[in-house]
Amino acid sequence: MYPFFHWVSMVLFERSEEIFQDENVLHDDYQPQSLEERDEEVERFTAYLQPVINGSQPRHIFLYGKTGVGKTAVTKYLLQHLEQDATQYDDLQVQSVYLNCEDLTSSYRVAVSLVNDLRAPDNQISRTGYPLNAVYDMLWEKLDEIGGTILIVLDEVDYIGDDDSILYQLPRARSNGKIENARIGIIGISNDFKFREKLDPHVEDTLCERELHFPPYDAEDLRNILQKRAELAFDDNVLNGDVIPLCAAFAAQDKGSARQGLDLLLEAGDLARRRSDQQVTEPHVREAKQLLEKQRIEESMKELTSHGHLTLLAMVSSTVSDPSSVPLQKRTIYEKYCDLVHATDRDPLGGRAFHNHLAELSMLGILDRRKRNEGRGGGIYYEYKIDVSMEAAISTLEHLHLSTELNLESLREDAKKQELM
Ligand SMILES: Nc1ncnc2c1ncn2[C@@H]1O[C@H](COP(=O)(O)OP(=O)(O)OP(=O)(O)O)[C@@H](O)[C@H]1O
Repeated sequence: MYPFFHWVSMVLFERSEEIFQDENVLHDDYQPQSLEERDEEVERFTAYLQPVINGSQPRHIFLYGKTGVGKTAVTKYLLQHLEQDATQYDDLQVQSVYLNCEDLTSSYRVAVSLVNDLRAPDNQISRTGYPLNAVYDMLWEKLDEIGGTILIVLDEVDYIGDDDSILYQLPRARSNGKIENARIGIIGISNDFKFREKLDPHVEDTLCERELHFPPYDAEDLRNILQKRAELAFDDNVLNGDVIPLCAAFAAQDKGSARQGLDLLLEAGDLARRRSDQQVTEPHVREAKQLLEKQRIEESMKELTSHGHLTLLAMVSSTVSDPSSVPLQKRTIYEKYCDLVHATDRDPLGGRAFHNHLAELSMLGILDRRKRNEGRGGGIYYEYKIDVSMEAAISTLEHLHLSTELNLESLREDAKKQELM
């Protein structure tokens, strides 16, 4: 044991100054001062918000598009400007409130959060114990007390689920006589394309009064977005010329998400820093991609049962034993799965339940599933292939308890021999 004075004099943490000038700029919660490649969306969104500046009833706006395509960033950017620009008119009072509904899976929880956000920091109410109508009354009272124009952003609004009365109540609060002094505008944001179809037609009519679709970014868009951030995030001359185009290309190939590109850039820089390298280079990006992919699969695999894990293992084993047979049909994967299940002293699931596991792995983006239609004779069937790197799939399986029951080391060796990793 070290004496105490030795222990305290040991330096464990020191500020590292290499590579990053300010890595926070690459974090998800950083609000960029300028937005690249979204001129058209910004222009339309600005037009939809114009009634606010004119002192009229705000439009209710619905934004949709896949994850990481700038819906939240553009909304926050425009609302910041709107609130600022409104201050030049004495007869205008504009306030916005932002709520992410990910943990707010009912109208009740959304209403409580709104009351608390609007009242903050005082008079907070507890999350349980009030009748819904009482919470709505508190909400109307507070909105009227604030008055003026209040824009309510409900991000990830689809999480509210079926219990969506608040989406009906809020836009109608003024016309139903619940409030007099305030004008409410709702900005709903979602990446669930089916959400709209599930809404009650009355809710859909008002909530989606104006709509804005955000398409995925292509590689060139992403290069520009990443370049702007990198100038603030990294020290001069630290990024090798290939790094941004490669991060942009990887993100564009996958989902076209700026978040994915930024995460890759951050992870690549972090790898270079941890190794005390002077520059961030292409190999750092490739390794960062594998690390992030592995983390993503590990996260999703945690939710699955051991049969889900064995289904992925069956997919990996079948691919490694005969790469030329990929994409694989359910029958081939199922046979391998049954062998593995017996080897681990379990009972195999029936065909239908097994099919559900394949569907779940496809939904998580771990497998790629394609429908084939062979006409009258062949019928319709699915084909599967692994949609993540072999390295990420095998190392995820190695981290699960399966690795002690089955010999995954030889699987890794065989995958290398087949040049799959
Ligand atoms: N056009 C852009 N210019 C600069 N940064 C951008 C742009 N689009 C997205 N970003 C950045 O990418 C990240 C993800 O963007 P954002 O959170 O706005 O995506 P989103 O569409 O709301 O995704 P989700 O639905 O998953 O919340 C953020 O760090 C954001 O600042």
